[in-house]
Amino acid sequence: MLPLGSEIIIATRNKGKMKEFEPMFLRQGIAVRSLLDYPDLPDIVEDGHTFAANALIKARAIALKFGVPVVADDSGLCVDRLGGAPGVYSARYAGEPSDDAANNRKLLAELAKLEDSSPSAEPARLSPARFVCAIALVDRAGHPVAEVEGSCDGVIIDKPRGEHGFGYDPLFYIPELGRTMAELTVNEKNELSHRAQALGKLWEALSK
Ligand SMILES: O=c1nc[nH]c2c1ncn2[C@H]1C[C@H](O)[C@@H](COP(=O)(O)OP(=O)(O)OP(=O)(O)O)O1
Ligand SMILES: [Mg+2]
Repeated sequence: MLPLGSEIIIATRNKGKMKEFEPMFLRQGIAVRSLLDYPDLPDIVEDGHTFAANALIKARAIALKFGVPVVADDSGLCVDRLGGAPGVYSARYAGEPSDDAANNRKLLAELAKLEDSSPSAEPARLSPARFVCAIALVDRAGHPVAEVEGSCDGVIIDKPRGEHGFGYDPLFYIPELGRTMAELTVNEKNELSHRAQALGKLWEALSK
């Protein structure tokens, strides 16, 4: 049994993340709530310089508010050819409020700009990229219990494909599967995603 108790909050307002987290926590016998259950809470300022720092900021803020253990996920897309961008700015790449479709358009526009400026570069649709997910678990006092990170490699294609998932999933193609993240069901995504990798490491850390 994991040392989490029955009351745990995931410090996210992202419905896509929750759709993935819920079954993975339920499989461990843990029912979770999220910030979607508390619509009146003010936004948390995510001003860390790393995914790990932002995950801890979100987890701590909510633990201090509710006095229960909290898990937070800070994640994003890192594209080699863009120097790791959008990285920790993934959610607000095209400005605020966060807009998945606008972020995807901006990603393609930035890659197209690169292609124009160096015609010898490989086509943008083959840009190697990585999804990264940092997860922080803090106790009811906001102290870190575990901090883990997972990643998943793919390439960016030039047209969105698929209807599942969220965020950059329609542009994130996994050559080994011949599909984008958005062409995977939630269960399939949960077998290999950065989020699933990070959560696997969390279970491992907690079982020691
Ligand atoms: O599996 C993923 N599939 C596609 N896109 C993804 C994924 N994982 C993160 N992403 C993108 C979406 C968002 O642009 C940013 C996360 O930003 P991030 O601040 O961690 O989440 P968020 O603001 O949407 O919700 P919250 O902070 O309430 O958890 O990276
Ligand atoms: Mg956020």
